[in-house]
Amino acid sequence: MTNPVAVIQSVRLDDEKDALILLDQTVLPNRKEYLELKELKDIWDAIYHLKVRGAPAIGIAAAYGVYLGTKQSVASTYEELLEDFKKAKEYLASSRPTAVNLFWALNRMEGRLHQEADKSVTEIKTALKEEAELIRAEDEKVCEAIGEYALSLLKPGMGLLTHCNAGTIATAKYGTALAPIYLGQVQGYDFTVFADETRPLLQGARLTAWELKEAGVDVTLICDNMASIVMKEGKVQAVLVGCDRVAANGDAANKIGTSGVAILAKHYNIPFYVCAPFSTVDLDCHTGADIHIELRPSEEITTKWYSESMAPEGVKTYNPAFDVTDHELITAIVTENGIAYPPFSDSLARLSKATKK
Ligand SMILES: CSC[C@@H](O)[C@@H](O)C(=O)COP(=O)(O)O
Repeated sequence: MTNPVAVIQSVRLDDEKDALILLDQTVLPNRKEYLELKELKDIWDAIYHLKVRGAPAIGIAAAYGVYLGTKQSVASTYEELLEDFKKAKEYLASSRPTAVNLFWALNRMEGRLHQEADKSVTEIKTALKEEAELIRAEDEKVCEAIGEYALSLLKPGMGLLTHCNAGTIATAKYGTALAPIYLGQVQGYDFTVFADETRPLLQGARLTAWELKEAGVDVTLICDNMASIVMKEGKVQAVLVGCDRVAANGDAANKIGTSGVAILAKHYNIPFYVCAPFSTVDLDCHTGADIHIELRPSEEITTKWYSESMAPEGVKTYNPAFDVTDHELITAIVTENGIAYPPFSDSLARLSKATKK
């Protein structure tokens, strides 16, 4: 058994080959294939088609992507290079709208570019590479810190439920919602974990159940509509989920279905924890109503997993990829800077000041 936390890097740069190396998350768990992407168009496609997915991993991929796009530029002045950088940045920013980490990472890369304005084009390119590597390395530390804080909320032997995949492959390492599970496993916490399959793209079944099983965690796969019964049967003592964007008031956008799980958790009096790095907190979004929810193609619901269509041809579909969990349903938001409790507008603002970068 190989522990994926120890060995898997879902996003990395191969600078010698001028390539972004991605673990293709669309073919897991049946195949472990790595993609070598050199063109911005291919990186955009990989983000859009969820070959790389999970808010922090998307941010890291975009940082490497905008570096590679700028590296290819033949610009000889800062101004020309900035123009090429901006084109690449704008293009990658159009790939997916909800996870703020994508925009956070691209803006951070632009900030570094501006800082290096008085340097040569070659030096600026090197600085962009450094910044992208830093974003990846920091995410690993951030996820470990989230894992430690979240673990302090849990007790050995607990039953946990998670939705979608906020694991090691969705980040640089450890994951967000799965980080305390991995850290707890090393310390003998013996958690039992229920993974919602997470329709329509099955991140829970294909990715979370796979990662946890590979790591030797006691994981049970359930369909999304079984969360209520396992809660009612007393099998779940805490819910842990990741997040794509947290608004200033604590409303949190995550994979479609998350808000339903939060409503169930409230009904059964089970704590509901959102685990997110500060790169996912968007204080410019006042409430969840300001968060842009991605709509995805019908085929993901009607045909994707079937040999023939499971819906009448031409039926209307509605396929929002995320929903917003109301802050009133959230027990705490666990960040790398500490645990935010309600009222979140105060606690998030206070903890955000501890962010170094
Ligand atoms: C640590 S990743 C947290 C979130 O990004 C995750 O829970 C999620 O909703 C991902 O959605 P996806 O559409 O698979 O990118």
